[in-house]
Amino acid sequence: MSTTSKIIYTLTDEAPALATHSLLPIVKAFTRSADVVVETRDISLAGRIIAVFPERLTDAQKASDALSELGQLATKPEANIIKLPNISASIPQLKAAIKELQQQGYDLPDYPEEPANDAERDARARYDKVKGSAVNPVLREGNSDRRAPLSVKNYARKHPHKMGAWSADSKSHVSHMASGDFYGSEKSALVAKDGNVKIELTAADGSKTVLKEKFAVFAGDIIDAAVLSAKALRSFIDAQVADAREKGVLFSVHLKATMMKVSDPIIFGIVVSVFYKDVLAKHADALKEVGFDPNNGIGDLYTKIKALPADKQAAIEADIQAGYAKLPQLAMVNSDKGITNLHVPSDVIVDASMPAMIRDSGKMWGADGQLHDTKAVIPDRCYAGVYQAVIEDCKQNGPFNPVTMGSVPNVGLMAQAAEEYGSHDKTFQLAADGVVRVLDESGAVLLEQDVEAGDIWRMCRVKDAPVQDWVKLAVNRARLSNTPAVFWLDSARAHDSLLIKKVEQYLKDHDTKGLDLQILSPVEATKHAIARIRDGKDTISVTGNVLRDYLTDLFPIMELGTSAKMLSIVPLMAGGGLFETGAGGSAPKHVQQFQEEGFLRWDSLGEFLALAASLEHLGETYGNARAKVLAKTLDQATGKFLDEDKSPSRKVGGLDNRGSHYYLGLFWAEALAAQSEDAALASQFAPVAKALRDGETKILAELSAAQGKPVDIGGYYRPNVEQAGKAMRPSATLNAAIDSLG
Ligand SMILES: NC(=O)C1=CN([C@@H]2O[C@H](COP(=O)(O)OP(=O)(O)OC[C@H]3O[C@@H](n4cnc5c(N)ncnc54)[C@H](OP(=O)(O)O)[C@@H]3O)[C@@H](O)[C@H]2O)C=CC1
Ligand SMILES: O=C(O)CCC(=O)C(=O)O
Ligand SMILES: [Mg+2]
Repeated sequence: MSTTSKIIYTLTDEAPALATHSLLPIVKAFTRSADVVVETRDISLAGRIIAVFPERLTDAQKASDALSELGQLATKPEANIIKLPNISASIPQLKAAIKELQQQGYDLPDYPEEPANDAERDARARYDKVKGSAVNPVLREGNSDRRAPLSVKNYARKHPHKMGAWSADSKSHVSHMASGDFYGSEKSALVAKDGNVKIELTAADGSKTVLKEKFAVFAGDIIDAAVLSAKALRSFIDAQVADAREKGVLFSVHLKATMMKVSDPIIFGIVVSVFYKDVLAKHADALKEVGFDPNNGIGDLYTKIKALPADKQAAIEADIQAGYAKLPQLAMVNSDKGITNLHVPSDVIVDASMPAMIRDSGKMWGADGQLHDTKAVIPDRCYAGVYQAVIEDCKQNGPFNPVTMGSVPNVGLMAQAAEEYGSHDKTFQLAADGVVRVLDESGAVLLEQDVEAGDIWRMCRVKDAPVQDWVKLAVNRARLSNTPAVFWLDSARAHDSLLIKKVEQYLKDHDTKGLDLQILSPVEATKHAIARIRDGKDTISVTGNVLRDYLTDLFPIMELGTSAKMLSIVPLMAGGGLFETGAGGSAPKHVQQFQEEGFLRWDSLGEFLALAASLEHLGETYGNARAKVLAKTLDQATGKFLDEDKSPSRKVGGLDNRGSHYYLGLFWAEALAAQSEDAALASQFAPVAKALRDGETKILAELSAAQGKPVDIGGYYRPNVEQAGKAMRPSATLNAAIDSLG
């Protein structure tokens, strides 16, 4: 069998990983019959941790570094990877995963918070490789094409999700800094020739510190440097805390501590330290002694103070509670459990959290378990204005109507660690006042910035080839879908103005006759797109990497209720395909529900769409006719699945993820049995289709008998394969029908 008929299906974390236990056997059985091999690779958080400590583990425990392998594969034309969402771990998540693995017998070191010797520094460096958004940037060797397929859009029109009402006097709003942020300080340069740059801090006393010895750049790269002033951020947050209290709205902060794994935890830490400044000052010595780190959230305080004597612990907790009397109410992540917006840096992630707030009438949950108007703090100005523009529109015109609204698909510049999302290895918190310079090999200064101790300085880069590919993708999508496209670029930003020049240049490489293409600033582009969706019209957003991320949750959540229903394709620049599933995350809440009630509400529609696109790619690229038949019939099955509304419901008693997979399998088998392009396939699937159809009542009964009670899957970050497999495949009748495919 040729390697070209191979699909790599990734094993990830949380809800999508659980769903895989049920879906993958169906996928493997169906594709096996058509000469397509599906292999798996474990890129879960636990798997990635295990892969970096081989020398500490037994042979049975060792695992290869699947992520690096797939990163290599993504640069080759034969790549065909289905990538499910995975955890981008914050430090609290990383520590929890390490602890679980240790309990399972893996001899892993603790996460060294303050490495004191070489061994600890080495362990820390390995863990830091695993931390944050460590998977997506490695695999994304292409730009991003995310959209709602017509069948999905039609489904949403037929079954509109609930949208919270908006009132004109809503007090909800976005707050951002007016100066001292990345936006205000950005400088940008076009690299003239290949070489290396050095990043260096020259302190006020003249001493030099090399921040990064060597970073390879290439002719045509756009590089930027920007700095966020810690002092300015502190006084901004101080003012916002007071303002939220005065206006009587909840206080919340929305960051991307996962993908921006160096800068945003620091920003989060500053918010935590300003919000809780009184209690933190009063107990400074004790908190220092136990190693509380505000960058890990106030949740870290509650964990760390357990090491203190009971009376001291109680005194700190009492002071926190007493402090709330003078503070605004905090938005909650889980009001039942007392988890606030400031507990864990990765609990509230801006791409998903802001659309959820907008969908819920601009409100978030308060400690009282009720929805309230909210101040959403998004410190940096680069993209905050987009959300404020949406909020203003909703105040004026009410919520969006999923039945009539148009769509905003996205073409995103993402390849090769583009822009901010590739900046973490070039992001530093400065130890001293001075100047940070980016120097080329001749010592010439490419970029420079004044900084103060505590400031966050970062350098971003986008390469030229990805920009060309992105412009081409935008033109292709505009042409193929006959839809106007807007480049969301802000000529007031140094980076964007260089990018605008490239866009103007590379558009000339394409036939753009008759296409409606324009360039607008993010805020203007938001207003433009919104006015059109309210008229039922579609507009392609062509954006940089961050807006790609934000908009592919924002618009889908308005249009479809969730970004899980998106088609998310990454045409790899080397010719292969990366098929991401949905546009959202790994839905930790869903796992909790599964463990408590035996009900998994994860919707695998994103996986169905990705699989069809992946099979189609195999068919097209390698002339694999059977793969094409599989793709076409899977599309038909997905269409019927939507038509008959077989998506999982939210509560015990309804169809859950497992039941939805049964229907997908049934409809797919029926479509294969009914097609006439490949008679052998049709006759192979006819008995399976019959068994699945005849067994409907029995299968549904077996599936529903498994609901409504707690489930033990033997682990959260590394569930036991047998236990999870059993829990996710509780219908013997369904299993027998699938397994009959051999
Ligand atoms: N591509 C990737 O690998 C991504 C990974 N992440 C990671 O995911 C984790 C959680 O991130 P978070 O920002 O909370 O985002 P999530 O998308 O995981 O969660 C937000 C909510 O989206 C809904 N949701 C998402 N996917 C589905 C689905 N397939 N079926 C049904 N509902 C769905 C659920 O909403 P409801 O409660 O309304 O049902 C869920 O509670 C983090 O560890 C983060 O790093 C995040 C984004 C992308
Ligand atoms: O990699 C991550 O942490 C999240 C990715 C993400 O949110 C996206 O690409 O939409
Ligand atoms: Mg996202």
